[in-house]
Amino acid sequence: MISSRIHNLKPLRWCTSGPFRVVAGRRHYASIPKPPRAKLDENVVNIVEVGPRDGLQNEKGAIIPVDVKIDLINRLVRAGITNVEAGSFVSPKWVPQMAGTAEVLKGISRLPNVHYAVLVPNQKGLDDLLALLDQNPTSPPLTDEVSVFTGATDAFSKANTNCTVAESLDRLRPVTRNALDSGLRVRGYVSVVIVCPFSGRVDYKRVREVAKELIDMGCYEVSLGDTVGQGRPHDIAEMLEEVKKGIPVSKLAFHDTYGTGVANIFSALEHGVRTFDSSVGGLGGCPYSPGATGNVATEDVLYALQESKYHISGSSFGGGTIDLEKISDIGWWISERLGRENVSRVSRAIRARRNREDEKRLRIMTTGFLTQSFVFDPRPSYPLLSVVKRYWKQDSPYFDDLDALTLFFIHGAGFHKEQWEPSIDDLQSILDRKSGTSNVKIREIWTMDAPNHGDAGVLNEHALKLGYQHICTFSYDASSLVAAEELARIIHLFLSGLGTGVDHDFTGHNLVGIGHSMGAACLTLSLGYYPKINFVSIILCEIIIAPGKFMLPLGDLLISGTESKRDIWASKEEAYIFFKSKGSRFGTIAF
Ligand SMILES: CC(C)(COP(=O)([O-])OP(=O)([O-])OC[C@H]1O[C@@H](n2cnc3c(N)ncnc32)[C@H](O)[C@@H]1OP(=O)([O-])[O-])[C@@H](O)C(=O)NCCC(=O)NCCSC(=O)C[C@@](C)(O)CC(=O)[O-]
Repeated sequence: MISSRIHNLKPLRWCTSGPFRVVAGRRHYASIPKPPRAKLDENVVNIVEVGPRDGLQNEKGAIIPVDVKIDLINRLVRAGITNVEAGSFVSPKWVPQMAGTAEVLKGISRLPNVHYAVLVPNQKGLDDLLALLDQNPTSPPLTDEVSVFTGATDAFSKANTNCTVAESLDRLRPVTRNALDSGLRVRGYVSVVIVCPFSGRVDYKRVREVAKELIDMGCYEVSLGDTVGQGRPHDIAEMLEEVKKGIPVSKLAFHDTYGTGVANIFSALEHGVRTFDSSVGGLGGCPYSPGATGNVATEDVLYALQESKYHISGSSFGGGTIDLEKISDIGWWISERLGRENVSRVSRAIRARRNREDEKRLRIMTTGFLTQSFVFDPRPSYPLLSVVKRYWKQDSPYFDDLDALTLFFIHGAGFHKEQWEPSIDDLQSILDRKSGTSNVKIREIWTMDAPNHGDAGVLNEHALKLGYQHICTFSYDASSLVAAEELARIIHLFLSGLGTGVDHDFTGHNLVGIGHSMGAACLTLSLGYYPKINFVSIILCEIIIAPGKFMLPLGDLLISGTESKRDIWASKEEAYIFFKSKGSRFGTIAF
């Protein structure tokens, strides 16, 4: 049975080193932990994310800035990736996109237990890396792993590294030895294991021999690359049957030119392979194989293995695995950043699903409001901008109706103007249901962002950092009043028709102000400024809005506190006396 033979495959061992020490004048950079002695879970699958190296090296056009590469790697690691190819120490004349790998290594936010591998094609590449490590003795080290590479055919090897396979192996032997002596772990690559773009079908015996050479040199594992992406599951099976006669197969890399990348991975899983190279968004290609698309997309691999007997290993950032949704976001981000197509089928499906969900959310606005957002600029009366949004119905019979109401909503601390959309929707649905029996007529609705919330927070980001950090927040001390005055001022300026950006005159509107929490306090305070805003009514909401989990410990207490508060008085005068007796400025201003 295939499975019993597969499970007899011996897992490859790392080349380990002891703690940091100096050997023959050269430092050991990595204090590489020994692999756990516990029995390996045969269903754990490892992903090596090769997008930042194998993916980006093939990008045509402008050189990708170092900070984009750093950002890409940091994002990937924060999605749970624990093995990432960070770059190459190659000649920029040969692979221009890999220029700046030293800066990339220095710039990434290195996390423990993550391997940031770099490719070295020759001794010069390794020397450059070792010099960098010498100059930057960090903990954890800038990297603890290098990759060396060759091909299964002379034609490919000559095109890629200007030498035959045998010559390249001769070149890599001392490189690998030196890297191991310096405490780095070394991984090997064999390219074109199925089809060579120059010499056609590949002899799998040759793949076995070359892979064995790399293992004998000291590589802890060898990645077998279907570089051209023409392999099919049965090709992979045949190749593996041959290769594993000589070495334990541990790792495979697939390109996805014919769309068989994921199927090939399943074929390899059947043969006991548990580590796969993949690339976010399917980044990559093969310069020597016209039409070859990139690596198999990480998203596609993650999706295919979800809910299977296999478990993808990842860091705590991905919840112990690799977070597919985050990887998909990164795939879109980098594809859009590079102006390239995102070739991950799964990412496209995820985007389509999200679009459907968004549409559904929008359709919840069944009440059919048109909306428009405006940047409200109150300068010079007030230094920060706000963003306001208008909701109206195209066919509303109430535009010129003097009895109709204009609702003005202002949100609480930590929210934004869109907080109100479900409430607006519910309100309109109720009115629609009561059509003919309700005398409530809505002319239009406005919502507003506090200057440090929502869209306005983005617009004011710079100014906020220069000294407005503490505005429009909620606290229980006197500073909350000062903070609230800020929002009160901008509400007042907007509704008074001051400032620019919104060509709308609220004079003659029957304004109803609705404020939640901090917004309720600010709305109340806005009544204290001149000229007076003539609200026909204000509605102050103190309801708690929070996710259920958060509500558990405090929810009942807060709700019962709110419910027990007095909110009805026989007259305005009585209410005024009540608030004055409590020393409440919020309350007294309202009257
Ligand atoms: C290997 C060489 C250098 C031989 O190329 P060569 O021309 O025979 O080498 P050379 O020793 O005569 O050097 C030529 C020039 O390059 C410089 N040089 C030499 N080495 C370096 C270095 N490390 N870093 C920086 N500079 C270097 C060297 O100093 C010299 O500079 P010059 O005197 O002309 O100013 C060349 O062929 C080369 O760099 N090839 C790049 C191959 C490469 O990176 N390919 C992509 C990675 S492999 C891959 O993607 C496949 C894989 C791994 O993903 C698996 C799969 O999917 O198939």
